[in-house]
Amino acid sequence: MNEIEFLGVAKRFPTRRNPNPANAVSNLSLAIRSGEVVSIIGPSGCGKSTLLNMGSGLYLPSEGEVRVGGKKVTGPVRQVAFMLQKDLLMPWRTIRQNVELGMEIDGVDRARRRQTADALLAKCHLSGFGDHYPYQLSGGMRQRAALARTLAVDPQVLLLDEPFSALDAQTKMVLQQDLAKTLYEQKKTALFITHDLIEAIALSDRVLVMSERPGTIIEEIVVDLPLRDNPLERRKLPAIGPLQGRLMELLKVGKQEALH
Ligand SMILES: Nc1ncnc2c1ncn2[C@@H]1O[C@H](COP(=O)(O)OP(=O)(O)OP(=O)(O)O)[C@@H](O)[C@H]1O
Repeated sequence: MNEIEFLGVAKRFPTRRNPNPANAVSNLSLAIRSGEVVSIIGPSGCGKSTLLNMGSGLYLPSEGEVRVGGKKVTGPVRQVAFMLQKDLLMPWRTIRQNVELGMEIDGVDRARRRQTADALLAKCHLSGFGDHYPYQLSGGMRQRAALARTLAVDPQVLLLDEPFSALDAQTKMVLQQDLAKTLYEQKKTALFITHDLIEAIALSDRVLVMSERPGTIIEEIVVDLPLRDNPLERRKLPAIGPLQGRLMELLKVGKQEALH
């Protein structure tokens, strides 16, 4: 079953001064099956975040439609959760209270909220930090807490917009490992934006390449490699090199046209 679908989607941002602007995203179709992890890479400004915003229902497409679980998206979708580069933790709430936020909004009772939050904090290697405030944690730990908060509402689809790009290389690899294991074990569907080509290959079943604005998908690379639940080991496979080379070619890395 397709968990999330974009059908002939276009997006533009009209203003009063410019009611007919050019498309930011154009003629984009994409279907992600249940349990699949798909990465999107593309030049800056090609519309990747716009695409995720349409997936969550925060933006509605100007043309075409988005479906989640087979249903047309007409506004924010409960089964879809977002995780961004900024952790967006509320500084006045403890880590546990941050993780509980979505469940609180959903009316989950206090005892169950606490149980779920503590189990997720343990899973994200944050046991013992539930009563700390965000400022008391490192950047990597805050991103772990943000991941726990994203998972707490048990979403069907995770939309991840460069969630690790602000972290140092080693912290990033450890967090990728935790995320990959969780996605695999819980059979979550995920759409992942990154500028890091190896990250895309290490974490995904497919990597989609977008063109420059107006963004559309120009290539699909199937990552036909084992170990999707273990990116630390997948990174070591010799087949990673040629896949990265292919993505570099498609993105024209090092070519004059790619320099803005
Ligand atoms: N709310 C908005 N109003 C007007 N224009 C917007 C809005 N959101 C995005 N855009 C425009 O749409 C285009 C695509 O932006 P978007 O942020 O989706 O690109 P991106 O591929 O995620 O970029 P980056 O890789 O730099 O994060 C840009 O030209 C941007 O200015």
